[in-house]
Amino acid sequence: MSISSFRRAYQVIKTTLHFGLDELLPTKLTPWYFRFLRRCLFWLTNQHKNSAGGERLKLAMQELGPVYIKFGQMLSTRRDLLTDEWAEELSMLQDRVPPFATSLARTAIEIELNAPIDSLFDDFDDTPLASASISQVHTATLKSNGKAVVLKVLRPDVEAKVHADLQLMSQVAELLDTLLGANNRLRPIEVIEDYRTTIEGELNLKLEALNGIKLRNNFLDSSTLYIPYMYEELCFTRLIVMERIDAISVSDMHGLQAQGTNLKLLAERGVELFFTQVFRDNFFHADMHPGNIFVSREHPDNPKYIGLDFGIMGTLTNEDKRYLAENFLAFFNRDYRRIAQLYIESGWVSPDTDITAFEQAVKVVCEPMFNKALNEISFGHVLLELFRTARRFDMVVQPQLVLLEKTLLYVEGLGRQLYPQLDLWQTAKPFLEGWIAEQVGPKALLKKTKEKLPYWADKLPELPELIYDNLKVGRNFVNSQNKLLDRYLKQQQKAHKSHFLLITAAVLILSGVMLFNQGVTAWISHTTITAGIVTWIVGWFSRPKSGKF
Ligand SMILES: Nc1ncnc2c1ncn2[C@@H]1O[C@H](COP(=O)(O)OP(=O)(O)OP(=O)(O)O)[C@@H](O)[C@H]1O
Repeated sequence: MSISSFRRAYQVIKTTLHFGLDELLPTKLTPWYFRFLRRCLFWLTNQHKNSAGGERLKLAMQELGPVYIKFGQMLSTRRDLLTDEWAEELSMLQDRVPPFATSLARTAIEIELNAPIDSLFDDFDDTPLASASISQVHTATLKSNGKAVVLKVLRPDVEAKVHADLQLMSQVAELLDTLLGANNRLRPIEVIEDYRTTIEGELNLKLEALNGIKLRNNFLDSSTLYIPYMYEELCFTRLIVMERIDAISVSDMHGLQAQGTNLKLLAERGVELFFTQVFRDNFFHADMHPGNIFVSREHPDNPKYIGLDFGIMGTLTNEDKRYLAENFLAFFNRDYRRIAQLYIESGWVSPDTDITAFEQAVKVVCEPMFNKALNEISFGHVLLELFRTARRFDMVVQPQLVLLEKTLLYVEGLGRQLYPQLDLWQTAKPFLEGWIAEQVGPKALLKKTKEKLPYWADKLPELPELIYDNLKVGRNFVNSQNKLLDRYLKQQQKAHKSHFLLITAAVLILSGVMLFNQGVTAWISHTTITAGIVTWIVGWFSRPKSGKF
C-alpha cells in the first residue's frame, strides 16, 4: 500500500466515522474486534447524530468526492437493494464540481491531438461550458469546415484516482461480504463490480464516441432523435470532438412552453424512443438524466430529442428482450402465473423455485397497482417491484436489466413531467405486441428463414458429400457396434465358463478336505483335492481379461 493510498484510506475511514456510518451497521456485522478498533479511533466522533441514515450516507459521499458521488448516484438506482427513502436521498447527489485549470485542459487536449489547439481550432473558449467529475467541456470552431464543435476532455489523473478508490471499495466490499455471509441480499462485491464496469466505460472517451456514432447511425433518418456528429479522427481515449448543438434542456419547461412545443407528442416520443432503442436496435442510452437530453429548437410542433453523453449504453440478449416484453404483457393481463413462469423459463430465478409461492408473491405486489388508473401505472415501478420480489427468490439481477429498469424510470419520470396525463401503456402496448408477433408469429419464421437463406445457399453444394459422409459414418458405426456386441457376448460366455470352473474347484477342494478329515481312504481325498486345484487353475486362467472389452 503506497503512502497516498494509505492517506486516502484514512480519509475514507475518517469521513465514514464523522458521519456515523459505522452506527448504521447491524449488530451482527460489528464483532468485538470491530468495536475494539472503533474505540481506538476515539477522536473521530459522529458529528451528525441528528441526521437520518440516508442523509448521512449522502453527505459522506459528497465529501469523499467524484467516485463516491457517482457510486451514490448508481446506488440510488438500485431500489431492489435500498429502501425508497435511502434511494431518494442518494439520487440528490450532484455531480457538478469546480472546473480544473484551462492550462491543464489545453495540455491534455494537445497531447491527445498531437498538435497545437490553434492549428486545428479557432475560438477555443478557455471558460468551460460544463465541468463534471470525469470530464470538462470547452467550445471551439473547427478550422477545416468552420463548424461549431465542443471538446470533451478527461480530468487530469482521473483514471488513477478512480482506480485507487475502486481498489479500496473492492476491499471493503470483500470484507462486508465475509461479514454478511453467503446468503446476503446486499451482494456488495457484485454491486462494486457493476460500478467498476460503468465508471471504467466512462473513462474511455473513444468508446463513448463510438457509441455515439452507432446510436447516430441507428437514428439517421429519424424525426424523433438526433445525435450530434462525432469527428472520429479527432476522438481519442481522453478527448472527444463533436458537433456543438444549440438546444433546450428537457428540464427547461418554461423554454419548451415558450416556443410552443407539443409536449404530449414529446412525452410519447420519449417512450417510443426507449422501446425502439431496446427492442428494435438492442442498444439503448442508459444515462438519460436531464443534463444529457435536449430538445431541438426547430419544429416545436413536431419535436425532436437531441441526445448527449454515450458513456453508459445498455444491450440485452434476445431472450431477455422477449421475456421482458412478455412480462409487461402478462402484467397488464394480470396473468401472474405467466410472470412466475417467465422468470423461471428465462433463468432469472432457479428452475426449482416454488412457482406457486412465487406467483403468490408476484400477485401481492402487482395487484394493488391496478387500483390506480392505467395512465398512472409506472412500467419502471412494476419492473422494480418484480425484481425486488424475485430477489427474495434468489434472483441475481443482471446489471443490464438494472440499467434498463433505471432508464425506464427516467423515461417515465421525464414523460410525466412533460405531460402528466401520459398513458404509457397506450403508447407502449402496440409496440410490444407488434414486436412479440414479429418474434414468434409466421412472419418471424419467414424472417428467420430469409436470414438463414444465404447460409443454406452457401452450404447446399456440400450437401451430397455431407450426406454420403454421414451414411458412411453411420454404416461404420453399425459395423463397429456389431463387432462390439460379438466381443461382449464372447466375453460373457468366457466369464460364465470361468465362474463355473472356479465354483466347481471350490466344491472339489472343500469335499476333499472334508473326506480327509473323516478318515476316508487317503487316495480318494487327495485325488478330489488335486482335481479341485487343477480345475481352479483352469478356471482362473480362462477368466476374461479385464480392460480388453
Ligand atoms: N455537443 C454538445 N453541444 C453542446 N453542449 C454540449 C455538448 N456536449 C456536452 N455539452 C454540454 O456539456 C454538459 C456535460 O456534457 P456530458 O454530459 O457529455 O459530460 P459528462 O462529463 O459526461 O457529464 P455527466 O456524466 O455528469 O453527464 C452537457 O450537459 C451539455 O450542457
